[in-house]
Amino acid sequence: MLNFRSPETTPLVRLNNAGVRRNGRWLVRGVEFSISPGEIVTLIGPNGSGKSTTAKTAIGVLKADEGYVERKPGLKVGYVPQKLSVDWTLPLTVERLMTLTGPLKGREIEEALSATGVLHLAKAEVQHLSGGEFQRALLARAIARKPDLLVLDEPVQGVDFSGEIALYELIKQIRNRTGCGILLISHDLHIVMAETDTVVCLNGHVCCTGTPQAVSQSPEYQKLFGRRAASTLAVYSHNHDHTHLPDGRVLHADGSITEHCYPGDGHHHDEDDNVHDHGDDCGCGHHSRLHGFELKEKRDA
Ligand SMILES: Nc1ncnc2c1ncn2[C@@H]1O[C@H](COP(=O)(O)OP(=O)(O)OP(=O)(O)O)[C@@H](O)[C@H]1O
Repeated sequence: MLNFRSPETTPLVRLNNAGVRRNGRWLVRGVEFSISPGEIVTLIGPNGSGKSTTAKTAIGVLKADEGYVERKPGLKVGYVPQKLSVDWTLPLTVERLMTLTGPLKGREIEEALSATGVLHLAKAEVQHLSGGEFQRALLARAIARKPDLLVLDEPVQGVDFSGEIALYELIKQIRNRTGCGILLISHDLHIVMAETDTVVCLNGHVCCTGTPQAVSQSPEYQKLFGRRAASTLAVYSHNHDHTHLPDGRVLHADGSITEHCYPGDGHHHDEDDNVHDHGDDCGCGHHSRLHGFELKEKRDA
């Protein structure tokens, strides 16, 4: 595995007291954090707290009206926005989606689709894809040009719980393989992927920042989310001896592929707290596990 985040690593992006103002209102203000190669930074915060605005400012889609943003010279960014402006009434294949915003060689398209497990859908119509397949196609598009920094705005939207785990696993693999930095916007206030190095909790400003564990225990986080913070800031953990392929089949540790996983398969075998039943999608009624950081009970006073 690559040696991520050595102390001398120069950040890919650093926001210094950055603020964005529109129509006389500060959308975000005083935002400070950086992303280094191989680092995963997750932005969390309530709706309208400025997560997308911050991500766009980080990559230069929006300009900071206050403070400044430093970027590594020649920084290549792969961006999966929260919303895509595509006319869904027009036919659009996955292959074509890949080249909408710029040319790619056939080999590059193939490599990217294969890396995200949707090569078999290259000729499929985008509007017929499932939520998980669509997110994988968008991810393929973002990694095709081999970015230094991958920015994923709610990459698990429209994806069921087992699909979320698979997508987070894929994001981790991309980071491990390429060493790119990742800025992730979490759709869920209380769940971040296990490999997150730094959580930045926004509420128009940086409410608190640090490791998932530090943020979950911070009084600011608990104050911001009140009663809901009394539950947990959970971290995805993934332990398994088989992999669910995008086409629904199951790849086992011995290399065999079956239609369903076996009842005794061990990818959800821990009997921890915070066990979430994610249904019977894979045919064996197994469980996925969220590894929770316990927060002290804190009711709204
Ligand atoms: N171009 C703009 N002009 C004016 N206001 C804007 C603009 N873009 C965003 N906003 C406002 O800025 C605030 C932050 O929006 P942003 O999309 O960054 O929040 P978010 O945390 O990503 O929200 P969500 O979780 O709902 O996606 C919101 O109140 C939004 O209405």
